Amino acid sequence: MSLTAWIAAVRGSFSLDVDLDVPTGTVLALLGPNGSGKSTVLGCLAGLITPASAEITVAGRALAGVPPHRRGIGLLSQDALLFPHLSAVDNVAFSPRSTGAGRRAARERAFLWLAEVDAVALADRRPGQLSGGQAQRVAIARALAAEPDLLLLDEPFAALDVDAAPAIRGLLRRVLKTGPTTVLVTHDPLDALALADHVAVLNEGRVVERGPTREVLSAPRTAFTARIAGLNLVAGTAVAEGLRTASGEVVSGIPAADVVPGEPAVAVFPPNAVAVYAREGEHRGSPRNTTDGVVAALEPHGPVIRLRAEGGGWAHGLTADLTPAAVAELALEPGSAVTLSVKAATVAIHPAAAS
Ligand SMILES: Nc1ncnc2c1ncn2[C@@H]1O[C@H](COP(=O)(O)OP(=O)(O)OP(=O)(O)O)[C@@H](O)[C@H]1O
Repeated sequence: MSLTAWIAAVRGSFSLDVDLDVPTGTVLALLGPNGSGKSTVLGCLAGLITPASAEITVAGRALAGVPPHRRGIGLLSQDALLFPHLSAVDNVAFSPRSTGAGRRAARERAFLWLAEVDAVALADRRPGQLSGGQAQRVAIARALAAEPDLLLLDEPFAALDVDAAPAIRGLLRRVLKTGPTTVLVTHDPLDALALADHVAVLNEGRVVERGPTREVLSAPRTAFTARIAGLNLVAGTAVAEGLRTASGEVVSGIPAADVVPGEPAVAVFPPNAVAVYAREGEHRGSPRNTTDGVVAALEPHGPVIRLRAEGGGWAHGLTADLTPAAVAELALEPGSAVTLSVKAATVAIHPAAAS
């Protein structure tokens, strides 16, 4: 049930050219910013968008010219899109019914899938009587009850509130372990980390980086992927203790096994590993990995405030996560002079992509 696809599509002035290879039973996350072409890829796979040219094979079957309902593809989007006039169990039973199962067998199968998503208690409710998270559970059961060869997930948590999303993410994680070959579209690297074996990063209709999820997100080889992954990335030349930036500062870290001194390298660390001090304030932490900068922006980022710095050295573009209390205590605002510090133990040094 593997997927191999090469898709070329044009939408207005936008052009897409991607190839994907998803081994049987694995999950590929398509990660990219708004407008990078993620939905276009899904639409072409599902048969809802006609590509300019494509070769798509699922489980050895070429899908060119096959109408959407004959593709053996299940689609789960942000909104559950349940039939409003049917109960939850009838919504789920609709899938086996439409592939020829009898009424009774279809209901039995529907109950099995509702049990799988912890939603048996909701069986008799209509979609209007379900919360967003409950509706999404039923929609997952409906998508899986069709026993698709390929499952497409289009930002499945985007419409859920922050309390409901983790439970649905956990549920999908569980069912996808033994589930069908899946392509997950998301702009959130956490979704990819939680669910996907592999990730392909899309930018402007092209795959700019791909590989095993953790490898790509923890060791992004391009600044673009680092930004998508929400990680800090400082480029330089590998030295024994880390790397040396173009302006001569040394960033200490833990080098990966394949780092070669003298070769291009990147230092990667998450925003929550960066400590921020008012410039004249007292320094704590490792004195080696500190750099002076200026606050460029402070933006809410979930429960924390993400600070973006600018400056001459490697402070430029760094992000740091702070609690609102810390921002208040340090009286930070755009333009504040700060010292940023990151412990060497939290900095991973990787070879840089050849470019
Ligand atoms: N019907 C259309 N006609 C013309 N251009 C379109 C059409 N639909 C999408 N596009 C363009 O195609 C490009 C890719 O869009 P697509 O929806 O695939 O991106 P995406 O990565 O899924 O974005 P998002 O994360 O915002 O959903 C965008 O530049 C968009 O403006």
